[in-house]
Amino acid sequence: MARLTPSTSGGKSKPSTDSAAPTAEHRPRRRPQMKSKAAGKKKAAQAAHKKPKSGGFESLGLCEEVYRGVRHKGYRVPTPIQRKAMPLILAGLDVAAMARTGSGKTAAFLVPMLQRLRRRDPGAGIRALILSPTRDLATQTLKFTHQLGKFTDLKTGLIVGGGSMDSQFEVLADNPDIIIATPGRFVHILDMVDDLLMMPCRLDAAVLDLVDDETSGMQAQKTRYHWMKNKFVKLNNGDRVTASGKIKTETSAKLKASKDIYKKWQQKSHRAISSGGKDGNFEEGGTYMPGGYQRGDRRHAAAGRGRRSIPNANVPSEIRNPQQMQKGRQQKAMQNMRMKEKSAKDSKFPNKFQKNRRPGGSARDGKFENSKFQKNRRPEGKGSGKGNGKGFGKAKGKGKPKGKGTR
Ligand SMILES: Nc1ncnc2c1ncn2[C@@H]1O[C@H](COP(=O)(O)OP(=O)(O)OP(=O)(O)O)[C@@H](O)[C@H]1O
Repeated sequence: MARLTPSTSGGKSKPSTDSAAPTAEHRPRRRPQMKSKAAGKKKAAQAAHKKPKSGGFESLGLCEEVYRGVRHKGYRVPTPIQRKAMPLILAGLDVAAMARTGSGKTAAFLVPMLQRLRRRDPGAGIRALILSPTRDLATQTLKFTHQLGKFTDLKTGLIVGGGSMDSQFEVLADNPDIIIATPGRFVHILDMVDDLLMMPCRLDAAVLDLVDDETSGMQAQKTRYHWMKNKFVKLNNGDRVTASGKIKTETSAKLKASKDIYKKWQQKSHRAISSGGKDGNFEEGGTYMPGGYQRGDRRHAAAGRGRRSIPNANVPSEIRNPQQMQKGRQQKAMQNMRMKEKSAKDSKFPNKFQKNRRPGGSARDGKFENSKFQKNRRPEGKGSGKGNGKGFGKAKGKGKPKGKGTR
């Protein structure tokens, strides 16, 4: 007879027979609560000692304020260009980062820049300068800087065309840590105020954002003014998209442009290319090689290996392309079939190689006595009637059998 028993798990009742009903002894015992607490503690301890995921924001060693800003912005995992560029900028190297639009280049230079500046230092003057090709972009970068630097006390000033000059002088007089500017207005202000160049200044980072933007006049400004008439920072990098990193003051910070790489980038704009500064070298795939390539590396690069940014670069082509793989298989199968047909034909009509065959055939020496070919073989001597019976019995006189066995 079926009866309802209260379920131990969900509180729902379910029908069960008398015999199947769990008694007190057979009911599974719940784990003691102490044990689960201990397990929880153990898990927490494990999590605390867990190694930060390599390639994540955690592994960059960001300070609390900057890391909180990154989390607050909603970034959990760095984009590829960020993963490549951030450690290099943090290490103080000059970097040219090239990646398609919307790939996160802004944060790629902002996060390490904020990390390097960290705290407000009004006595140090401008420590970071970001030049953007357009007003809109400058405003957008300012917004990002405020969001990512929300938990830092760094001060950022905006100097763009169209704004009141007086208010922009005030911005500069306030000694902001970061200046975001459009090149035209910035140079104009520098021209007007000579002693601005005498301001205390320990520029740690300079960013040319979207420096390849021909329409915005970014290149023209740069060529004309050489960035503050060589007094401040001289940059010579007409072929860059975004340059970031530590720029040494005065003329020592020449970032050499690599025309070849730029051409490559133009052709394959989806690829990220980053570089080191004057001591470094470009390598497709964004790997910085301090001091340039080693001999082996160059060979490696020439062979087309080690390009980590190229998807599936190290995967055999047939695996990459299943259609190609299938086609290859079909071709192979066809070839095998043709070979089989040919060999079957040849066994009927001995070809020129039969000339060298031993009289009596290989079957004579018993080697292939039981082979499948032997099954259909005619008894010796009952061949075409033309030969002496020592050759291939199946020749049947069709064609002209050659070889010793048929003579
Ligand atoms: N790590 C990340 N995780 C999630 N979103 C991100 C990350 N990095 C950037 N983003 C978002 O991706 C969008 C595009 O980023 P961003 O504007 O920096 O790209 P960009 O490469 O600088 O583009 P452009 O070349 O047009 O200036 C933004 O909304 C940004 O907040």
